Amino acid sequence: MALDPKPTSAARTSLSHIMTAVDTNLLGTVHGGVIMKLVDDVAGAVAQRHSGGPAVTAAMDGMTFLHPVRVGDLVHAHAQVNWAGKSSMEVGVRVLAEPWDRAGVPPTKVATAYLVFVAVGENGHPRPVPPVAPETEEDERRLREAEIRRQHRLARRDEILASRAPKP
Ligand SMILES: CCCCCCCCCCCCCCCC(=O)SCCNC(=O)CCNC(=O)[C@H](O)C(C)(C)COP(=O)(O)OP(=O)(O)OC[C@H]1O[C@@H](n2cnc3c(N)ncnc32)[C@H](O)[C@@H]1OP(=O)(O)O
Repeated sequence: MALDPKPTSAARTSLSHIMTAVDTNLLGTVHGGVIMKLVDDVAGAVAQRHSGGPAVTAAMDGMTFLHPVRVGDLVHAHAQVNWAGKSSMEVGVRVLAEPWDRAGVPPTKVATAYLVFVAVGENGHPRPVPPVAPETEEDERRLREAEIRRQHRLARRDEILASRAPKP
């Protein structure tokens, strides 16, 4: 039986973290892996909320770092389901940074990412997810663009598998 669509806003959520010295790389800026963990956590929460149960990260692509993040930055990761298929979901994440101790400074967009999560049952196998019901023009645009990324992911995988097939 088909699941009822869920509005984008039902699962949309955010996570925030103040960056400290333990988050830095050898250059003194915040390690990309720290941002990626925040992104995976918030996207995982969104995928679980949308699908109503456990969901695992299947792929993380389009992770773009736009500006360095520094100690003392209050970093916010905002995420929503852009697209949902049979058992997989694309979650889009925007990462913004602002000084932790000063109000009124406009946040800077420091990173963006797209992740594919697959909802799994108790046996670890994929289980069905509800379709996503976009609510705004922005949601509609994200849905269209996620479908394009999905086609490219599948085409890339098929092309790579075909290139491995034994030549006649
Ligand atoms: C101090 C404050 C702390 C705060 C703290 C907060 C925490 C707040 C919550 C945390 C939340 C964390 C969340 C972390 C989540 C993990 O860290 S999970 C750990 C890392 N991931 C894994 O271990 C997954 C390992 N992989 C697998 O188990 C299997 O490959 C999968 C993903 C279940 C897929 O199984 P499969 O049998 O290959 O599935 P298959 O039928 O081929 O495909 C199923 C669907 O997935 C799609 N798919 C599969 N692979 C791919 C791929 N590579 N690319 C695109 N699509 C794919 C297929 O197209 C298909 O789509 P649908 O047409 O069904 O929509």
